[in-house]
Amino acid sequence: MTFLTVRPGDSIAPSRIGVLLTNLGTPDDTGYGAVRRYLGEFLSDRRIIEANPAIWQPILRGPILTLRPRRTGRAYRRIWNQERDESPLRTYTRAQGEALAERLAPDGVAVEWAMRYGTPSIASGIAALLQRGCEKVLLLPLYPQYSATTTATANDQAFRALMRLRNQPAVRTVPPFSDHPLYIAALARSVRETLTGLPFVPQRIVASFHGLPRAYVEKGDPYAEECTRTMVALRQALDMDETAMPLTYQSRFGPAQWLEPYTAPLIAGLPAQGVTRIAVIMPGFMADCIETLDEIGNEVRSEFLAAGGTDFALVPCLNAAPATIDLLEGLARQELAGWLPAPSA
Ligand SMILES: C=CC1=C(C)c2cc3[nH]c(cc4nc(cc5[nH]c(cc1n2)c(C)c5CCC(=O)O)C(CCC(=O)O)=C4C)c(C)c3C=C
Ligand SMILES: [Fe+2]
Ligand SMILES: [Fe+2]
Repeated sequence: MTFLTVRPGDSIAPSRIGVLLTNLGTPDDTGYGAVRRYLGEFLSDRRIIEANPAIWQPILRGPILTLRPRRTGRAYRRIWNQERDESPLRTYTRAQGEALAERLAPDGVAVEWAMRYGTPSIASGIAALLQRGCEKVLLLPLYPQYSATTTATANDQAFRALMRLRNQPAVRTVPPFSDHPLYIAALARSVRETLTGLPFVPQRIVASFHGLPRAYVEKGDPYAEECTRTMVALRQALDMDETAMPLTYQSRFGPAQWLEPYTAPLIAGLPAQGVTRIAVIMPGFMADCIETLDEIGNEVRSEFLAAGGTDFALVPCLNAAPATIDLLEGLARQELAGWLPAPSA
């Protein structure tokens, strides 16, 4: 094994604590090549696609990576942050990292952010923390609901980078926060703020989470339970029931059965039941991205309006709102207990 030469405390900075925010990832541009590279890395992760690589890789390298990058590239172009020339997911993850860094700077805590697929890589985030003198590192995957396909693979990637260090920092990981009071408070606030600004009163607030193959849940992935936990707490915070705020799953990929009910058909079926005014919240996404802005904000919206819906609103993801940074700071401080001095009473 070749070891990286970077070591904790390698710089002039004294021993420090570091926090690494990790999110999913995104292509570097919307062109065919960049999207193909990104999807190739993403869909080669065996936490994402569990099928035998001898069977999966020819399918991936054949039809999928030939056809899908064009369609996905078009979707990225519709939502691209032109000002920064990057995807919204990267813009918001950076904003979350910078805002959290400001909150933790008085305690001498360094913050970096990174992506599981694409750039900036998790290895580069860890290297940056080590160069800043961090001897203790907290990994904070930006997924409120645990899944092996998200939280675990982000942490795996960090540990892969740590495997290459002779002198490793001490490491902690943040547990899922699907019903953490600060998370539920941030979601409830975003719903209330959105509703206040709307020219109509929605008859339903449909909650849409990224889906997962049903087989993964049957094999023990706790993701579906985590989503339910979020919804129970959020409905309670907003005094709504399951009819007023149903739980649905979006972003199905491939022919297998995924978690149900599926978001798109449920929403397209609402006008036939007399429900023509809706808002959609996507609580599992900490930042707006192609799945929220395009799949829900464009595709599902058009289907709803074509089916007879009249009013459709998106509740923005938590992004870098002050309540979101309160949540990230709260999570970090909670998990840094014993590393950071206890707050004086
Ligand atoms: C088998 C495939 C997939 C699994 C399992 C999966 C799980 C999963 N993903 C997210 C969050 C995001 N996924 C995003 C994009 C995306 N996801 C898949 C496939 C699976 N996801 C694909 C092919 C894509 C790319 C877009 C496309 O081609 O349709 C994103 C957006 C990234 C961005 O830059 O905007 C997020 C976020 C979760 C939370 C999850 C498991 C619960
Ligand atoms: Fe996904
Ligand atoms: Fe999608």
